Amino acid sequence: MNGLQLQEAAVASRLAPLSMTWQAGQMVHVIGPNGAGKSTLLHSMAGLLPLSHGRVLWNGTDVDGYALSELARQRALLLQQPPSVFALTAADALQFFSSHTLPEALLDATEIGPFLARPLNQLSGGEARRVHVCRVLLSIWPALMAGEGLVLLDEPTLGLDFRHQHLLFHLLQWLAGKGNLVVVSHHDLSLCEAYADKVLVLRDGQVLASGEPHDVMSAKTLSRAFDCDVIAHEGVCAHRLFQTSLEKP
Ligand SMILES: Nc1ncnc2c1ncn2[C@@H]1O[C@H](COP(=O)(O)OP(=O)(O)OP(=O)(O)O)[C@@H](O)[C@H]1O
Repeated sequence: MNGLQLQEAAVASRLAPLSMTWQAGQMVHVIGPNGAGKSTLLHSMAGLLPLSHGRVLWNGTDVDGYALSELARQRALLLQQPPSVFALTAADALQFFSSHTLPEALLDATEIGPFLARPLNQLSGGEARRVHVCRVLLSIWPALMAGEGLVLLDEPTLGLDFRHQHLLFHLLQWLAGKGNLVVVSHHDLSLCEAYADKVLVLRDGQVLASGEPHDVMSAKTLSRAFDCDVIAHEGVCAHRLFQTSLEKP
């Protein structure tokens, strides 16, 4: 099977045994309150955090059975706290981590062109975040264009304004349409409704709900997940993109 399979995958005291299958070619959104286990799950799927129990399989093979160089070719991981890259310019930071040429689609979606020549540590939080998102996607770009990539992004929208959230998620949707599997954690329910193929809701290291957005995104489930009174109502200030240069998936 092409995709990711979790078989009773657990991380002691942080993530209860979790079984799930996600086919390649879709975008999965992982949501849940602080401390729910979203980062733990993404790190485990990346092979960065050892499981205490169970298995994570990527295209039928245990993630920890892959050569690191092979994983590096196929798997992109954005950490919630990206590595410090001192005073490198944004352009040099991209080259520091990848030898691939920056493609138009990535440049258009992140709009980092205007500050490529500036030191990364002098950019705003959202600008720097866009460079880091670009960096991790660039690192596996050939695999993404071949539809062989596994994209794991932990809160890529941190600090991003509406426009850049939409540009990013539109790009991720396009990449999923090419056959890649995209798993992304965040805290914005409207992004789930607009872009998710599947939604996983975690709470206290356990799965609260999982499946299609229209099944999972109920006020009842979300109220339980976040201990808040979630109310679905019309007339909220929804936001979407005017246009994008990316072709439709
Ligand atoms: N390095 C660590 N060692 C031990 N426990 C940890 C470690 N990192 C996180 N935890 C704990 O594991 C649980 C899950 O944390 P995790 O970072 O996966 O949550 P999260 O859903 O990503 O939260 P957030 O929305 O705040 O980013 C939390 O209880 C957290 O305190």
